[in-house]
Amino acid sequence: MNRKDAKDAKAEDRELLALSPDSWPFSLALLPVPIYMVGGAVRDALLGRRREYLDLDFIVPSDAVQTARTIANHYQAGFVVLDAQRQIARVVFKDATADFAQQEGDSLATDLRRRDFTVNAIAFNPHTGELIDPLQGNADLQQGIIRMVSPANLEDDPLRLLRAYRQAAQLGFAIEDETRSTIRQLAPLLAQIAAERVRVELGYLLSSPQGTPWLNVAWSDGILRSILHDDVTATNLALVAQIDRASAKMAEIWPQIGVELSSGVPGLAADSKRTWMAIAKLTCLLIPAISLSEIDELNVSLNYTRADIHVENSSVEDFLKEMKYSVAEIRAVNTILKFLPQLRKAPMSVREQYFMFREVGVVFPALVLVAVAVGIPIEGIATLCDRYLTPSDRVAHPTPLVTGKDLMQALNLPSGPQIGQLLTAIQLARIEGRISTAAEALEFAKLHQKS
Ligand SMILES: Nc1ccn([C@@H]2O[C@H](COP(=O)(O)OP(=O)(O)OP(=O)(O)O)[C@@H](O)[C@H]2O)c(=O)n1
Repeated sequence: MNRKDAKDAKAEDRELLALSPDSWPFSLALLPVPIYMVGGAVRDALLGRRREYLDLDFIVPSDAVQTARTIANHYQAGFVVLDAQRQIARVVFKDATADFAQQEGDSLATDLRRRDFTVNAIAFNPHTGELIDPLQGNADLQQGIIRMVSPANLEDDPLRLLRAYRQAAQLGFAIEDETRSTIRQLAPLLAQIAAERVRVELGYLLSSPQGTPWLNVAWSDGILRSILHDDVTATNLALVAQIDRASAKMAEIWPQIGVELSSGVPGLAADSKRTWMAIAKLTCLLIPAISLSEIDELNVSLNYTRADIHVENSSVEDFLKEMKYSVAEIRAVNTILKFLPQLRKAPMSVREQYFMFREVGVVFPALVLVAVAVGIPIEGIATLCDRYLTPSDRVAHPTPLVTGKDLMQALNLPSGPQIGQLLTAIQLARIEGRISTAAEALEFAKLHQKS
């Protein structure tokens, strides 16, 4: 394939492109000899699996940073040194990245033997087209098996314990028996891993329905206990599974809510895994102190009407902060936990709905999703969903009849908290049908101010 054809290739063809140097956004002639492509791009290309993004990983025996710099300069592409000590640098193209790392140890084989799983330890020589596979990773790939390279490698970087479940979920693979029993034994080591790294892997498991069964396996293997301590129970896991069912149901009834649930939390757009759906699942994983004893058959009849959802927000918030979740994500989880009991207590007055929408804002789809997952019937939230989806609805999307400036002028008031209070009172009077024009609003404000 020549470069032009490659440029025209659709995203579906990306897996093939990874093993076709002609299609890379840089010339093979600029690469040193030897150089090897490794990791996920090789694995996925051999599987014929589509990657969301063309990200290539290379290893070279020496001068990795210099290699990256040369390519970046040549194409005027972005250049970042990711780790000066370990000699790792990234070249950033418009729709692809290429990482260049110094080979670990004194040979390619040594480097591959230091990796996590056999399926990730296959190298591709772009100059010769040869695959180097000393650990028979390709055989495991064809059988759909995640197999550790060695127990010592898992111990060296215990994040790999969690990566096994994430990759099994993503690839639709099984974890080989000996690997799984080693992971179970080493599970406590995960507690040593930096929270951000754990959060990323956990995020993958929370971001799609394929992750849910593996989250359960990780829980029963003691993996989640090392990350989330002892607080997560079988009920939490059952709730996460309920989210998958509830979101499919809701997307059918309200497609727009389905779209919003799959979209990223604002401010974190670059990370496609941090969706509202993932937030809803995270919340379900963390909902504490539900009256478990009252629930007989978790998977069959998850019905919380008899149980009080008693929410201890502070411990959840501490955990989220520890895991370095963003302010927006922490706020979202807190908001869901705050309003869940109110939704259960339905019907809500119009006034309560107004204050709820005002505080919940864009978190609304995740809130109602969790509500349905914990057993609140769809009919119980239908009015709220319809309001949310109707831009002209005054309760969910109030537009001001008058501005603060109007009030200050008409009532001769200074700026201050009183203006905000008057504006809220006007909105409430409007949604309750007591006023409907700007003149009535100002009249109402005058009377309200005196009372
Ligand atoms: N804790 C880790 C992280 C990464 N790797 C190795 O580094 C490669 C690249 O890692 P990364 O980009 O994080 O993941 P990928 O395997 O590429 O998978 P994906 O792109 O699907 O995340 C992996 O394939 C694996 O060989 C490892 O051995 N141990």
